[in-house]
Amino acid sequence: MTYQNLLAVEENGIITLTINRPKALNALNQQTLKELKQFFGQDALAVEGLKGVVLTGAGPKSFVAGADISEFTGLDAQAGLEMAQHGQDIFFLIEEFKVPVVAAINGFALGGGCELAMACHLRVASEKARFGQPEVNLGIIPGYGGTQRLIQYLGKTKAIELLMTGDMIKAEEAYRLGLLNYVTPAGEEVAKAKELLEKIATKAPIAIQKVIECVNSHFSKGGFEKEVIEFANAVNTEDFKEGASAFLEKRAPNFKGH
Ligand SMILES: C/C=C/C(=O)SCCNC(=O)CCNC(=O)[C@H](O)C(C)(C)COP(=O)(O)OP(=O)(O)OC[C@H]1O[C@@H](n2cnc3c(N)ncnc32)[C@H](O)[C@@H]1OP(=O)(O)O
Repeated sequence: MTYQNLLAVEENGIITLTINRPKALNALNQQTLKELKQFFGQDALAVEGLKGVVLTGAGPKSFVAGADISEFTGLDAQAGLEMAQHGQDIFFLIEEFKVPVVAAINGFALGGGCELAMACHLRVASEKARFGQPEVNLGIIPGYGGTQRLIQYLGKTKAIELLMTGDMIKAEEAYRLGLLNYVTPAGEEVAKAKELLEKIATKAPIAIQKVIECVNSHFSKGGFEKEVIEFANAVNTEDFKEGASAFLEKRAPNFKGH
């Protein structure tokens, strides 16, 4: 398994998959999404005796800092629709993957990064990790399932606050709110994720697969479809152009409400 932006290392039936664009804080560009699709939709399924996947980010600072904002230039409503649908489809591949996927969150998990972590079955974070859905700072909303999965984990009260303020929260608070399974000292998150996978691997594989299917089937997909449409509508605003430009120009945005 050779990729441009992913590193896949298999050891004792567990693949550690590292998103490897540390200079851009591992932001999800189209190439990285394509490779995630290739991995979860094809390559990993061909690995015999696979116990599970640990998903992490390269470097000391970031898990994934969201979708790659440098690819937002010139995005229109149709492209926004396709972008959100494509990302959601890939994240469903992860959520519906037949063996457990554990996010080992080593730093920033923002926007699409928080959404990626939430699509995994379990989440272990370093005490240094930070979480948030800051899309409103860019004039858009989450498009990779964030408006739905944040409610699933946190409940409506805190989810809607984080979605509307774009605030970042620390790992300890994310744990307290129910977003995380474990918080570890920095640098120990991958080992803890592997320990969890080893424990689950002692159980019956078919039973684990059925647990994944049944837990997923508890939740409706209706809100995800609405999110794709409203992401595209938000992309179609002047405020989005202003928000994305402001980030790239390293200045505060001046939103006008149209
Ligand atoms: C459907 C999904 C939608 C989305 O996901 S929208 C995106 C949501 N995510 C965000 O809005 C987060 C954007 N990033 C940030 O706010 C900040 O970064 C951090 C708070 C994560 C870190 O700040 P600091 O420590 O000051 O680092 P730095 O200088 O801002 O970032 C280092 C380099 O990484 C690039 N970068 C960071 N995040 C992204 C991104 N999401 N897309 C593209 N590039 C990104 C920067 O631009 C910069 O690059 P250079 O060194 O060349 O100036």
